[in-house]
Amino acid sequence: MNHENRPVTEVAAGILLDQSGRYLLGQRPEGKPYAGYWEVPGGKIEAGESVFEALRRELQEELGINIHSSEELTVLEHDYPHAYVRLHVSVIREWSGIPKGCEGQTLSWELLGAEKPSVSPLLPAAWPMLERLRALLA
Ligand SMILES: Nc1nc2c([nH]c(=O)n2[C@H]2C[C@H](O)[C@@H](COP(=O)(O)OP(=O)(O)OP(=O)(O)O)O2)c(=O)[nH]1
Repeated sequence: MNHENRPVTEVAAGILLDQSGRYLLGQRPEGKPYAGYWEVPGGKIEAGESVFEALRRELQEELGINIHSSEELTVLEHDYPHAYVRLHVSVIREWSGIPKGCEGQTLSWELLGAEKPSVSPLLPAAWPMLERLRALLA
């Protein structure tokens, strides 16, 4: 994958994992690239922010929750037509509040043990994240 001369968009994605082995997906709202696709919550890291700070801000804005900690899972790169994206993926097990679609997005709790999510389509880069998560918890 060659991204020479293309700016890299740094993104923080947070997999919320609950105590019954479910994780959260959200559907991208209208007006964004890939509207209607399902993704792990998160967004672009702003200048000067750490991955955790970006996650804390994005999950507050998108889901109305306050995350307490996160564990780094993996870093993935994906070359989309609209952007070359580097995704810093974390697992979050501790938060306060109940996730809601604060930006009008639909949410779905998915069973990690299921063969595939009950919703589709997923953003292409979401698949390898879920594989890494299954490997971590296997
Ligand atoms: N949040 C998230 N983004 C993903 C995933 N997979 C994936 O390729 N991406 C890409 C899509 C976008 O190009 C980028 C995230 O940007 P975004 O548009 O959601 O970020 P944002 O909320 O900060 O956007 P905005 O303020 O510019 O509207 O990362 C994923 O699972 N979750």
